[in-house]
Amino acid sequence: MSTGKINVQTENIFPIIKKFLYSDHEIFLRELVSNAVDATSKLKTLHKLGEYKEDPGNLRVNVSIDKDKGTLTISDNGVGMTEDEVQRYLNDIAFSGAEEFLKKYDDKAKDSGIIGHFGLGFYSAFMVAKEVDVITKSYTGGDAVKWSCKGDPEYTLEKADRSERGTDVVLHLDDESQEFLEDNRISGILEKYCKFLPVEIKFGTKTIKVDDPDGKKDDDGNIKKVDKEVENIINNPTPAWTKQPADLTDEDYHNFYRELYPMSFEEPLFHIHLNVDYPFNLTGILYFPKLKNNIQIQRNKIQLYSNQVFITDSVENIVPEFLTLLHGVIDSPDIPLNVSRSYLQEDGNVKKISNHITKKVADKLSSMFKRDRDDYQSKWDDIKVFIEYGMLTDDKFFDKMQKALLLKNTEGEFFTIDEYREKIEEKQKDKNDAIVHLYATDADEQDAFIESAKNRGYDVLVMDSPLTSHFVQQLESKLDNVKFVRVDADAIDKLIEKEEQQEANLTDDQKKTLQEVYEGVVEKDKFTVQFENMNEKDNPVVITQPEFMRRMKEQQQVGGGMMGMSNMPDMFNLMINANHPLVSKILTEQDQDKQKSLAKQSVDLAMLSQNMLKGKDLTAFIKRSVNMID
Ligand SMILES: Nc1ncnc2c1ncn2[C@@H]1O[C@H](COP(=O)(O)OP(=O)(O)OP(=O)(O)O)[C@@H](O)[C@H]1O
Repeated sequence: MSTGKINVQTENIFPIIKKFLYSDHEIFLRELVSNAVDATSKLKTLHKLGEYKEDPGNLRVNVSIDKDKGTLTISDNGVGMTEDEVQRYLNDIAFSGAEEFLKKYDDKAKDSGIIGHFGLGFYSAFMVAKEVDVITKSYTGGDAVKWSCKGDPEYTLEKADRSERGTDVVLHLDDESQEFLEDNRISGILEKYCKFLPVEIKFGTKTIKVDDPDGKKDDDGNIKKVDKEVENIINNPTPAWTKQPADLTDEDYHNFYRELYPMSFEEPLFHIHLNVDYPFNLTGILYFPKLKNNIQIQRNKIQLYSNQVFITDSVENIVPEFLTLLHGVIDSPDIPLNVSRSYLQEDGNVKKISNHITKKVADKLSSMFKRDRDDYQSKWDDIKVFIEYGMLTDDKFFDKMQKALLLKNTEGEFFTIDEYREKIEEKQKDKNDAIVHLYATDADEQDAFIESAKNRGYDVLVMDSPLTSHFVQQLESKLDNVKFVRVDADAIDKLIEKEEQQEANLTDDQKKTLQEVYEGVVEKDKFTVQFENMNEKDNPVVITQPEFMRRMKEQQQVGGGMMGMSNMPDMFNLMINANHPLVSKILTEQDQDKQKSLAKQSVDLAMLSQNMLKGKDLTAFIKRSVNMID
């Protein structure tokens, strides 16, 4: 037996390791299982290259618990290590790796910003073990050796009894880490980090139901099912994203979605298979969920893997924010894992990867649009929020998606931007040559306005996503001569301003009289009374909210827009239809009470059509209406 002292510069590195990443102790298992998987992968490669001539057998990793001894063991039948290699890898390289890592991050030890906390490697075992034994035998032959270390810089190295190639890493768990002797705890960690590792990981056994081997039948004549104890393989070594798209059916993709998110009931709409090996390595499958109008849904987060090892499910700094609405996996060994999150976005590879994914997503959507427009349209309501979000926040995505962006009108017809322009150009051009796109955010609530727009021969779009106010602003700034105006933003004649605007045909005195009457029945600081020459078939009074004011307020509510606008009181225009017979009647009514009551009634009707009449006002309105009928 030989003993030695690990080449330590920071004498007390072990206590630091123990404290390090306290909340994330469980990652030691990921590190050790990954090392074991690497060792088996190396053997597979050596065998392929002809450097290891024997049959490698069934390569796998075994995780086992011995409660009596208080140990957790990670075993593999991979390459193993010679005595020299143990010296080199465990005492020098692994140690210096751990040391370097800690030096770099000690001051931010608790900074969970370091993604996945990769790089601590083998020495993370000391976060949970008071002693670690490594019993290993190299594939090259020679004696097996046992290395032991009690969590201080001293170690022992001796010959060991092991005839099979491979390595056992035995952790003697310390008092605070007894939880790792529980099957459920270990299953949970393996499930989280090792679910898709490329080599079979065995953890104990499980009971399954199989046909009775003696062929015994039950009362119905069916072969009886009996319990059978089988090995419990916790992972799927060949998850869908590692396969070629040509080898996968739609059902395979659906099944993989289930595998990723067993608790999710929704089916994804479609998927994108990512597969790049130059200039960076990236594989993965992204799924489009049904978003409807909700951007705050419980997100099935995108999972990030590095060579099939789970790293994290918060990928905000790796992909543009709008892409985090998608589900699925990204696997790339080229994403640096031991840098702090704030540096990630600056990393050249991360930038390239993020651009690539954005491009792929846009390409997929565009090709769906081109290939089967009907199908694309049928999915539109479920994906539009995603597309709007992307087009709002990412210029490249905007440019790529512009041709595949759809606008839907109140008739349920879909148009591209160009098609729609062509449709409305003639009738909806204003005096400044801007093409005015009229839209409704709620077709039911704004029905009266939609109707009067239609009566003018105008077309109205339905734009009901939570991002609408931001999005129309973006379209106005990106497209030439395009204006968006909500149908209830102004009197119908003013929505699209034409040259031949007429003044209301009321004298100034008449206007003054009516203004006083109306100001007497509404809150003066909330409503501005205006007179319009509308059609006599239009309503006598119409309430509108200026486009600019409403948009700013809405933008504030979803974030962005002008500061302080959401605190502004709501301001409305009270448009009096100068041509309506009821208005003339009010003007000439001599009985003041009656005049007031008629004015109030006409305002309430306008409020009602805007869904603004609530509570006591609504009750009063109903009573007044009943009295009028009587
Ligand atoms: N189960 C094992 N079988 C064979 N060699 C191993 C095993 N575990 C560790 N080693 C050797 O010890 C070295 C150091 O391991 P360590 O986990 O500290 O670092 P790493 O795996 O190289 O990198 P990382 O920090 O990303 O984990 C490995 O590179 C490998 O050569």
